Amino acid sequence: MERARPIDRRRMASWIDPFIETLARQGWATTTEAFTPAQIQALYREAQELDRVGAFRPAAIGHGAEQTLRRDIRGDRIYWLDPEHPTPAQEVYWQVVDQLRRRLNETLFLSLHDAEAHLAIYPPGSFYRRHLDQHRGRALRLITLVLYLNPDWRPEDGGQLRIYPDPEAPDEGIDLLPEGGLLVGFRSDTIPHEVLPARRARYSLTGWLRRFDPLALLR
Ligand SMILES: O=C(O)CCC(=O)C(=O)O
Ligand SMILES: [Fe+2]
Repeated sequence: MERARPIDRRRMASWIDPFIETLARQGWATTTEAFTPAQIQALYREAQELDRVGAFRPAAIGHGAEQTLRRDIRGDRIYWLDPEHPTPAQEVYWQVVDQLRRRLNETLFLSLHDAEAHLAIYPPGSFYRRHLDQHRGRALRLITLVLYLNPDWRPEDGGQLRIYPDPEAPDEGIDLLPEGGLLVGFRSDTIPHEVLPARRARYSLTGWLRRFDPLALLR
């Protein structure tokens, strides 16, 4: 019988280069190959459990002292992951994000330094109005990565991610269904996007690849 080979972590996953090529060409890309159904299910269960124990907080808009709660703009609740203390399911997530970060640096000559990520739950009726992910005057976030966790999402469940990738046609949106296992990547600085009202609790894990923050040296 053939023995199972150990996983070679250095081997580049086959989806990464096409994903990066598409991202570079059109500003956004999708793949369903980054995580297995079991890995998605583990993250989904973890989010449900963290929510059950009250770990999620209403998401604010803006940064630092300018943060405010605006349910008319953004209605999700979030839980920031601690990259220093990952659970096994989160460890897999960070490995994929880091592999992607390194490969983006190699192939596009970027200097992506680290990542931040939060789980998000959009309760029925909630949404996130059109916005850019880069905070004003603080251009650290370069690439947004949204990973969806719900099994069996249907078009009638709403909650589509609507991206506006064409600056020539700024109101022409492309809708992506937040089906478990889908990973969407887009430029944080140039791609406006919104989350349409969800009719079912909508689970996701959103990460941002960031440049080095020189202010971190002063802290
Ligand atoms: O969940 C999504 O589809 C996108 C969320 C988003 O735009 C954000 O958290 O900034
Ligand atoms: Fe966003």
